[in-house]
Formats: sequence, C-alpha cells, structure tokens
Amino acid sequence: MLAVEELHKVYDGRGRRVEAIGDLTFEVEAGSFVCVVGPSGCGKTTLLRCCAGLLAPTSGTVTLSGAPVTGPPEGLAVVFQEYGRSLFPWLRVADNVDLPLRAAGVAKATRRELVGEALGAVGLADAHRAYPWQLSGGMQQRVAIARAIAYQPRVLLLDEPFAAVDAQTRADLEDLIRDVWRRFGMTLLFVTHDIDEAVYLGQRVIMLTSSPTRVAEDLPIDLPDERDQLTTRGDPRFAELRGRVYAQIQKAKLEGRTT
Ligand SMILES: Nc1ncnc2c1ncn2[C@@H]1O[C@H](COP(=O)(O)OP(=O)(O)OP(=O)(O)O)[C@@H](O)[C@H]1O
Repeated sequence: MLAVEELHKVYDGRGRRVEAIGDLTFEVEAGSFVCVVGPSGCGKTTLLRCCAGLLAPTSGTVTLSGAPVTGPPEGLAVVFQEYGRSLFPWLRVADNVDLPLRAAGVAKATRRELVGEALGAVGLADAHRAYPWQLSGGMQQRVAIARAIAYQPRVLLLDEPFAAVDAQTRADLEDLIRDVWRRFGMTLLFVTHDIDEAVYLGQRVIMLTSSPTRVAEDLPIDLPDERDQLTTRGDPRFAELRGRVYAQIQKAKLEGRTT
C-alpha cells in the first residue's frame, strides 16, 4: 500500500516561495487503480515526485508497504509525459526497455524474456530493433510503458502520460494501461488533468484543490470493471460521475482565484 500522510511541500527559491502542497493525506491500496485530477499548477507533479522519492517533502511522509520513501524505492516505476525525452535515441527499442533490468543486474536470459513479454503486452512485438525516432509519438509512449512494466514494478506512477498524443492514440493507450494493470496486478497512481480520462480509468478519483493543495474529494468510481470507450463513456453513470468531478474542479479553480 502507498500512503501519503500530511504531505506538505514548499519550494523556497531565491525570492520566490511557492507553497505547492498544503496538506495531503490519502492511501492507495495494493493492486488498485487511483487517478488524481486537479486544476493546472495545483501540485500534481510535485505529489508524484514525492511519491517516487525524487523530491523530499517539506514535512509529512510517503510510505510504501510501511517503509518511508526517502529515495526512489525498489519496485516502483514512473512514466512521464515527455516520452521523447525519457527514451535514449541511440538505443534500439529493446535496449531502451532492457536498460533498467540491466542496471538492476537481472540475468541476460531473464531480461530477454521480460523485454519480449513487455513489448508484446504493449503491441510492439515487432519493433525490437527499431530506434525510438523511427516510431510515432504513441508508439514511443508504448515503449516507455513497456520499459516500466518489464521492470515488474509493484507500483506504477504515471504523470499525464497521454497528454502529448492525439485523441485516437490516447483512447488506445487508455485501454492499454487498463489492460496492463489487470494483467500484471500492480498498484497504479495516474495523474491527469483530463476529467473524462480519470473517470474512465480509475477505481477512485482523488480531486485536488488549487495550491496549496488539499484533497477536495475522494470519489469511488462505481462503473463496471469491464470498460470500453463506447459503452462506458455512453453510460449515464459515467456522465454523472464526470459532472461531479467537473463541478469540484471548477469550484477548486474559483477558490484558487479568490485566495
Ligand atoms: N522546481 C520548482 N521550483 C519552484 N517552484 C516549483 C517547482 N516545481 C513546481 N513549482 C511550483 O509548484 C506549483 C505546483 O507545480 P506542479 O508542477 O507540481 O503542478 P501540476 O499540477 O503538476 O501542474 P500542471 O497541471 O500545469 O502540470 C506551481 O506553482 C509551480 O510553479
């Protein structure tokens, strides 16, 4: 389980103090899929970086299976929005996916198996020998996802991973990530500014206020587990849930403007 407790983060640079995270407390149960939405600039990336051990909180704690996160924890992988910058252009696709496994000292035969399985899971079984720059944006993001899942993380954090791809590719990648989650059973924390995406993907949606951010609402998404772009998005319950999240985000934006 991933637990965020009384998390507070202030950026204190030269002449500019930003209280990004006011006070955040929530838990993500092992094996669950939780989405986080909030107004632009409310501190979503800051939260994710604290969870990944890439940024030290000013106060409060993040714990993973009871152990405090003080640096990048074992068994945790992150997928960022900028796939173009996270893949190495001089390495072939399979070598990009292999890199973290090699760094972790995994045996060669096991690595080959894991890389093959991960690329197969994202529909890129035939792209092993290509270079990232020979692939479309959506395919490059699939490689980044493959690299994360080859590592067999217990927890996968995603920071607006589909924001830079076109709408159709985005829908495909949404279905892919749910498929990967169900197949590999990891814990997933997915940050997005897209309300529909959050409701479509998550078992829960945590809505944040403007910064200094707090949890505005933690909403269970009681849609059937089998989701698809047409049926789920056409479900009247989907419309109700997205309306509720939308209203909460609008409220957060208004409050942010008046404080
Ligand atoms: N390294 C930094 N130094 C100083 N201030 C920062 C730094 N990183 C983020 N901030 C500030 O902290 C606040 C939260 O930023 P953050 O990127 O976490 O928000 P976000 O919700 O992910 O934004 P967006 O929706 O635009 O991606 C913003 O006011 C931002 O300017």
